[in-house]
Amino acid sequence: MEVETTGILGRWWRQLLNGIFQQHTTLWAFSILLLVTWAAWRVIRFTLTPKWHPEEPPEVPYLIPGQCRSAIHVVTRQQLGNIRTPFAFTIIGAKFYVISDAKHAAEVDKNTSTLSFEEFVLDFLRNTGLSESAIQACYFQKLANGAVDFPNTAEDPIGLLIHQMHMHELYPGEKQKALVARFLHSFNRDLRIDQIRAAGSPREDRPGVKEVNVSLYKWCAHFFTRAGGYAYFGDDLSRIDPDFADAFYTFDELSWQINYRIPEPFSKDMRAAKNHLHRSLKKYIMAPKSERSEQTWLLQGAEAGLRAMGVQEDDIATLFLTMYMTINTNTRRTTFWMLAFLLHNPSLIETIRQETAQAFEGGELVNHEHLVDHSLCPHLEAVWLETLRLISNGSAVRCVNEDTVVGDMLFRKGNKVIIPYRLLHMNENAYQQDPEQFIPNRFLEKENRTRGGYWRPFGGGKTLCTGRFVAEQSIKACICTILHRFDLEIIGGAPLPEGDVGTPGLGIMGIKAGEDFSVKISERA
Ligand code: HEM
Repeated sequence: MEVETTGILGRWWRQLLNGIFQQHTTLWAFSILLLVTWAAWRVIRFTLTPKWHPEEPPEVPYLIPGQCRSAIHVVTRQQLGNIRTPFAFTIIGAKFYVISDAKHAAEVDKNTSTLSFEEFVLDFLRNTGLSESAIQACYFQKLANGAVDFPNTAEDPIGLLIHQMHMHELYPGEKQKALVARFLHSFNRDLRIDQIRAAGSPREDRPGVKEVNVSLYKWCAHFFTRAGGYAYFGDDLSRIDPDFADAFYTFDELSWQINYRIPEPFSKDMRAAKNHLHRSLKKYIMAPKSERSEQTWLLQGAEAGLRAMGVQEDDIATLFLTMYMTINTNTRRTTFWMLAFLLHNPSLIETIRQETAQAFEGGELVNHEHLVDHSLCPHLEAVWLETLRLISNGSAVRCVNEDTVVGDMLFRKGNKVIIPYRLLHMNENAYQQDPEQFIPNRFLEKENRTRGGYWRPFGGGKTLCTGRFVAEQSIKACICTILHRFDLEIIGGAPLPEGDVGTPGLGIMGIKAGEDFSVKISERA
């Protein structure tokens, strides 16, 4: 075969290719064979198989592992339109059925007999560093009733009991009130210009000048993580390690590397920060009880139960680190995004100040329940709902343990089901007007918080977020405290940051590198 090309470069190529193919006819034949095989495989797998098995979700071609969630979104929109039937894709040999309809998501939520999630929890804990003996003690061995200050007549393992205890603390009641009060105490303490100055870069350091510049994303991480830490550990943990909240930020931004098992040479920063946090938590756990009397009821009970099961301090520290992530990651990011959207829609700031004014006296929050009363603060509520809709990037995952029908499609045993929240949140039937845009009014017009099951930033079914009430109360409280105490101004006209849709996470997306922006904060007269 002769290869035809023109020009100097063309002649050079021609000589090279002719040389290769004349001398390597076998290579040429092999390349064609490979191409034909690949084309045949593609036609059989993605065109013929769906025709032969119409009862199973059609598989979409998907070749880029890694950027999984954004790819799901793009693939769906470009190749299938605004579809609602489940479809499938395969990554590294594992087949996933993707749910894009709220009705099917509700079916998955309800099905606890043939669909399960426990494997993913255990995988996450193993990847985070929990030892095999601790996994056994926490999830496969009975805990005697009476070992902790919580009824356990079924003798559930301590891992399950911690989940129930956490729910008991986070659901409405006296324990929840005490927890929320701690968040409020921490915000009240840290949201002062002098405290912010310590965390940001001072604009004017002259006495009497009450303003400071901060990088918004980092600042929100700083004060929110301190509040989450204080709510659970009191001041004891930050006394042991004053840098804990800031080390957590470094770790948390890279913590997706844990689940993707990124090898050590490429995840050194994450590992160093994780080791720092682990050492501090271990030191905390080993300190005498008298030096850590401020911990919550949950942490006391969890530690007592874990020790009763012989779980070692290293593993208790790992478990406490996962709790710290659960409390802080999604909340600090949501706080940032809510403020960022408000700063880019300044008319809403005044509206929210007005409807929340009764909850404040001279910049002090005196009635935080006012803020979560949706009828008194409809705009605050609409901004909360719309922000979460736009920034949610998590997915629910389940294993198919037996052949299962969802909708009218057959999900085969051994595969996995995934419900990417973003896919539901961008559904054009549920959110007709520009689903990609920030339009909080869409939630004012229709009195239906979940939009027929399409709004689910907190997941659903058995893994529905148990912290959603505390999250709403604490985030609305800190946002409104900021708005009542300070005026905020974007420095240099920075645009709304781009969300990091491609980096996998467990809930709320972060921002792309270099997208943080500076804000001038000044005390209101
Ligand atoms: C805006 C803030 C938050 C968001 C968006 C959020 C979202 C989520 C999501 C998506 C899940 C997993 C659902 C699934 O796998 O289907 C989850 C689970 C959980 N969240 Fe949250 N969360 C937030 C705040 C919090 C807070 C503040 C706490 C505790 C103080 C908390 C405690 C939990 C717990 C304990 C679980 C595990 C539930 C389980 O699998 O048993 N969350 N959250």
